[in-house]
This record gives sequence, structure tokens and C-alpha cells, in this order.
Amino acid sequence: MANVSKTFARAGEPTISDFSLTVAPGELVSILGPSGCGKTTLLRLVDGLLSLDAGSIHIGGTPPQPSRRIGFVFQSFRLIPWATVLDNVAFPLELAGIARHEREDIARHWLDRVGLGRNGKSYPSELSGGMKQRVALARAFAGDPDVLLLDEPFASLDAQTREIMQLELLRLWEERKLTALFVTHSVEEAILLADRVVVMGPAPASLREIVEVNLPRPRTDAVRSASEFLDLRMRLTRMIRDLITSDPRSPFFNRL
Ligand SMILES: Nc1ncnc2c1ncn2[C@@H]1O[C@H](COP(=O)(O)OP(=O)(O)OP(=O)(O)O)[C@@H](O)[C@H]1O
Repeated sequence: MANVSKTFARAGEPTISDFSLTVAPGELVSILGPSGCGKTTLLRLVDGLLSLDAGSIHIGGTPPQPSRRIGFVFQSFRLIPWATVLDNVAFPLELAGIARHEREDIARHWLDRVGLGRNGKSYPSELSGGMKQRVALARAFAGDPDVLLLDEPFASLDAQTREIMQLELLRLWEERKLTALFVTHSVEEAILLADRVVVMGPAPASLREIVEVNLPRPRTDAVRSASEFLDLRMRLTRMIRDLITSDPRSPFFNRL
């Protein structure tokens, strides 16, 4: 994406301004930044749900448009409450016109991959938060996307489930090696997952820094105690805090 800008009519000033980033196929990029700096907006521009005011976005050479090529995983799971787990995973495949047998086979495969092979007949209300997010991940992977957009997918999970889900996502991503943009507020999560961490700040300079994460893969829990991990965590934590406390619109302006 090159020189991307987006202004919401009611906001008056730009939410995203002059944002440029090239993501390699198979790369996992984490996006960090203070609340309200435009991280979700950026994902919605990549998904084609929102239109650009300026600049361009290309995914494998073509402009974005909502399709099976792009998978989205949300913090709020967004499962269909009255559909079974199997039907939830199969639903986007149904929209894509895939025959019932085939779509159910694909859905069963991905439910197996996330450890929910026995829960296909359950309803979302019968599942824990971690299980719901596994269903959402299975649904996203079942669509066989080229690009996966994840918007704080683990933010509502308890700490232990969150750590398990991070490793689970890494396992699936390493198998499929799809291109992924992962929005998070957790510096630790951003580093653990990513090849690069993009730090966003409020407009007029949406892109503040791109940090390479040169930790070995596969990433395991042991990575969290590596000295490079701890140094990066400190550096990024300070960077985000400075962005918050130096922003005159932030309630924490000049506080620390
Ligand atoms: N549809 C919309 N109309 C008007 N303003 C919007 C719209 N969507 C988002 N905004 C504004 O754009 C700004 C960025 O919102 P966005 O949700 O992208 O930020 P974020 O970095 O993802 O925030 P958070 O980390 O809190 O989730 C906010 O000020 C928000 O109020």
C-alpha cells in the first residue's frame, strides 16, 4: 500500500495519512499503536470494506475487494448464534457457492486442526471464549485466503487462553504461510508473532516505525525470555507510551 489516506467525514481531520507499507507474501506483520490511531481502519481499507481517499492498495497486483481471498478474524468472534459450529465454519464457503458435501468436509478439516473436531454440532453459546475464537480461526482458514486480517483477536480472552491461542495461530500460519496483518495492543504478542512490527501513531504521521523481529522460528514460549525479546519489548513499550503521552488529544498528554 502506498501513500494511503483516509478521512471520515464527521471526524474532519485524517485518521490515516500518507501510510505506505509493503508486506511480502507469507509475511506476518503486527500493528501496534495507541487507541484510536486508525489500526482497525487500516484493516478495513485492506479488506475493501472502506474506500480510500488517497493512495493505493494492491493485494497480489489487484485492488482490495471483500472476497474469500481475504480472511478476517475479529475480537468479538462474530459467529452466527443460531448456526452450529460446523455451519459457522462452512458459511463463507456456502456464500462462495461450494457444494454442501465439500464445504462440510473443509469445515470438518479445519475444526479438527483447531482441536474442535468433536464440537461441530454445538452452538456458539455452548463454547468458551477460547473455543469461539478457534471457530473463528477455523472459519478464516477454511476460506483458504491469501491474506488474513486479525483485529485484536485474542483481546477478550483470559491470559492463559490467549497464550495458547497465540501459539495455535503461529502453528496454523506456519503450515499455510499466508500473509497476515495482526492488530494488537499487546507489545509482547506483537513481537512473539511477527516478522516485523509496525508502530502507528495518530495522523499526520500514521506510520511511525517498522521494527524487524529477528527471533528464530518456530517461536515457542522460550522466546519470551530471550534477551532480544525483552529488549524489543522495552523499546516498543517506551515508543507507544511516548506516542500516547505526547499526543495533545490524549487524556494522558504530558502525564508521565
Ligand atoms: N465509520 C466511522 N466514522 C467516523 N469516524 C470513524 C469511523 N470509524 C472509525 N472512526 C474514527 O477513526 C479513528 C480511528 O479508529 P480505529 O477504530 O481505526 O482506531 P484503532 O487504532 O483501531 O483503535 P482501538 O485501538 O481503540 O481499537 C477513531 O477516532 C474513530 O472514532
